[in-house]
Amino acid sequence: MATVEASGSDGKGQGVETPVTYYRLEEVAKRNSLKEIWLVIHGRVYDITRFLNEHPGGEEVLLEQAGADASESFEDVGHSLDAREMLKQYYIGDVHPNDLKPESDSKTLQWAYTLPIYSVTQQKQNIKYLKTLMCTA
Ligand code: HEM
Repeated sequence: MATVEASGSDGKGQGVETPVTYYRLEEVAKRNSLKEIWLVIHGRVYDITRFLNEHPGGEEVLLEQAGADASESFEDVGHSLDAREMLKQYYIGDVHPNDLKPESDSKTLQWAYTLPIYSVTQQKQNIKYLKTLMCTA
């Protein structure tokens, strides 16, 4: 795990900068049990341990994705905006840049436009991420 002051500040003190914690996928993969369950959705890491019993779609589907990248299954279900908003309660950090895989399907692009805004830094990262997708789509 690595915590860094997220870049994006121009040094003029604008915006609220939040440190981002980066997790390697191998760390995420270890959190795959009822005791502790993490998921990756679109490059972000979520600790959904306390959400397991509350998930309207049941805990089984979450357990199937435990410790892994659940972006595709999350999108396949067509989760509502409310569900996307809920994600931020469980957000703990980002996937380490070295472990990021490019996502270029149209579902991801649709999703990217509905991203909740966590912070100014996150917003800048979203824009950067969108630009990457635009170039690889
Ligand atoms: C932390 C991540 C997740 C959150 C916050 C979340 C939240 C929700 C919410 C709020 C609903 C109710 C319907 C809606 O508002 O869209 C729902 C339904 C559902 N979710 Fe998730 N979900 C998550 C991850 C997943 C994953 C990874 C799967 C994998 C397959 C999944 C499968 C389902 C299914 C099957 C339903 C029921 C859909 C239906 O009955 O129409 N969810 N989820």
